[in-house]
Amino acid sequence: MLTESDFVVVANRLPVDLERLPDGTTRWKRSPGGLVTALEPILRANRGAWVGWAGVADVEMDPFVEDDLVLHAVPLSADEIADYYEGFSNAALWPLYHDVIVRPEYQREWWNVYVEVNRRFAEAAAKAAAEGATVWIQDYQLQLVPKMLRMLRPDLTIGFFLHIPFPPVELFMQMPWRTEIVEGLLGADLIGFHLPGGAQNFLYLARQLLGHQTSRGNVGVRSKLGVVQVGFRTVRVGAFPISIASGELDEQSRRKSIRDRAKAIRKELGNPKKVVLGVDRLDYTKGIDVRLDALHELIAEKRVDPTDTVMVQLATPSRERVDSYVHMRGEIEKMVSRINGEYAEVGRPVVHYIHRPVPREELIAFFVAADVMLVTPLRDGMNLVAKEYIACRSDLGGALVLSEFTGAAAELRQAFLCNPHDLENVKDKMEAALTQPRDEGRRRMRALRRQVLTHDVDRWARSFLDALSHSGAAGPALIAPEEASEPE
Ligand SMILES: O=P(O)(O)OC[C@H]1O[C@H](O[C@H]2O[C@H](CO)[C@@H](O)[C@H](O)[C@H]2O)[C@H](O)[C@@H](O)[C@@H]1O
Ligand SMILES: Cc1cn([C@@H]2O[C@H](COP(=O)(O)OP(=O)(O)O)[C@@H](O)[C@H]2O)c(=O)[nH]c1=O
Repeated sequence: MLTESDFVVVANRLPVDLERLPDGTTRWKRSPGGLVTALEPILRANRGAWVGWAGVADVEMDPFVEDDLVLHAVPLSADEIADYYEGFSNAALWPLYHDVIVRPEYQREWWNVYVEVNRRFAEAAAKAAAEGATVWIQDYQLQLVPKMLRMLRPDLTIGFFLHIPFPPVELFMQMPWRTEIVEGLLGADLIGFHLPGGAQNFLYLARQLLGHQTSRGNVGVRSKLGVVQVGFRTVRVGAFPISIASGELDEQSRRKSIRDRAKAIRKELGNPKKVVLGVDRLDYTKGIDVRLDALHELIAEKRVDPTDTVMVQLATPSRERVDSYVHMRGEIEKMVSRINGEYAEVGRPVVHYIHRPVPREELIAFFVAADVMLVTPLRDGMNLVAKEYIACRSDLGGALVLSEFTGAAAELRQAFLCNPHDLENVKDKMEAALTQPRDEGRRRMRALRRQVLTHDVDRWARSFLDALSHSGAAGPALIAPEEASEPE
């Protein structure tokens, strides 16, 4: 019998997904996405418990230990996956919070199921947590859990972190259940965002939509927390940009086995002069279409030579039953075919496209092998891939083309920053990255590595959890709703 834990992470997904194999057996495999990449090392270090969904329908099991982590699986039926995960989380909240790149759908039935499933997660967390424990709730799928959990267990210290952007106020106001969502989040003692802008948008809503008193002044990065007064409770709001286990990745990428594999990858690609890489979940926010368009035009304009430049796009399948993802996959596969149809030779494609998850070690070898890394999202909460690429370049080689619309761009200023809505700008930055002088590249990469190696995932977790542990202390002066100014 597993005991209750003093530290509990609650996330939509467990760090592992249950896979049902054709012969009827099952096995656990790593879940997709950056949230798991970031949280797994912290939970291991803290010997905590993780509450989440096992990635497939109807998994009911007692808490169990997998690879040293205590896991509590929250069962979801097939209908709940359709309404709560694919529907409300990924066809309403995800597009709304990512600048409405596709139109969000606000279905009442999806909302009802979102509420029910959030309640189930809150109940599971209440069971997993020991008296006085710290519970850290993650992300947009679980925004109602903080309030629900507080009602069940007032003894707990509750943190919430949003891994995706918190939208501008005028977009958030579209949400039919906007009040319930802000109230849900305010159940936490500390609410974390990647960037100060998200925290400020939230403070404005707490003031204007719910009429709470809030603090005055700008929120800082890991500093100058904002405050919302909810009755007798003080809720803190801050910016804590997430990161990666950069030291570990740096060490792994220096291994001979990885270096050898990187060389072998280049050889398998025909030893081109330049290898250009994209690594993403297949998501319309990631701007995979943007980089393919840019490459296509650069080749057509003879600014890139398809006989000596090869692009590899690794694209993990994601949310494959959501319409907008089905549509986008078709579009991207057409673009890849078009480029290859026009410019490939037999046995020498210009774009290599892999639509399946790539294991970690292989991914690291790709990072080491790539001359130019393309990270071109239209909007992205952080983007850990950009940081992973940098951590793997102890040789100071390589160049990063990075969208200004990622959270990572706020920290990685020496990348080739681009505006993914401006194709000419993306093309110019890709060309500049492909042709940068060696010394300039080394200088940029050295500065980028300084940032990534000194701001790792431990620092992220420590800064959030330290702030959470001080959540009882007196905060800055408050501002009444009627005194509120426009959001920044
Ligand atoms: O669980 P899925 O639906 O398969 O999606 C995977 C994860 O995608 C999102 O990741 C975000 O978190 C990263 C770490 O903070 C961040 O770098 C990235 O910008 C975000 O998109 C999502 O937020 C997670 O909940 C999902 O598990
Ligand atoms: C394609 C691919 C990726 N990974 C790993 O997944 C995460 C992705 O995190 P990021 O913050 O960039 O974005 P989302 O969370 O997906 O929105 C990163 O750690 C990648 O290394 C992977 O392990 N295997 C893959 O095939």
